[in-house]
Amino acid sequence: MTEPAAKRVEVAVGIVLRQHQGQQEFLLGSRPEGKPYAGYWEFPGGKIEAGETVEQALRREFEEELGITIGAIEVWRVTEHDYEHAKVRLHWCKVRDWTGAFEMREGQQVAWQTLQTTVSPILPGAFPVLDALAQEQALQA
Ligand SMILES: Nc1nc2c([nH]c(=O)n2[C@@H]2O[C@H](COP(=O)(O)OP(=O)(O)OP(=O)(O)O)[C@@H](O)[C@H]2O)c(=O)[nH]1
Repeated sequence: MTEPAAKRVEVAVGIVLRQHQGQQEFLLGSRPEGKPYAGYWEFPGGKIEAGETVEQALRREFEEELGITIGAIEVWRVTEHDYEHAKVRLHWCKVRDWTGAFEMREGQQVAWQTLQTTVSPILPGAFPVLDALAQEQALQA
């Protein structure tokens, strides 16, 4: 007998971008204790709840996790990753505008990073988008 295929979990993820000292930086956060892959670094975001759009989910997650209100976003690309605990579909959104000051409401650490990341380990589901950001930056150079 075959197991029914696990339903893919839809996730909204934000690539928060800023220009700093002439370089583009993005924000990574550490996964809080009690979650699978606790301590791994990830882009902020979370699961899309029933009835939410990607943008609504991202806005809610950013308020819950980081205490900031995001402005317009650009839904950039979609990737999938299979973990032992879940199969996820990640909706990657670029976030360039927000209001409010960052508050780490889940006790997580955050760090602004360039493509030469200095934090580790990073959640494997984020690797394809780091590659995509690198490709984009190479094209712009
Ligand atoms: N936020 C985030 N999630 C990611 C990334 N890459 C990646 O594979 N994921 C996966 O997407 C899923 C996000 O779920 P989550 O557990 O962070 O979401 P949540 O905050 O809504 O959790 P909860 O409400 O269940 O506590 C996890 O399975 C996580 O492993 C990433 O860069 N950022």
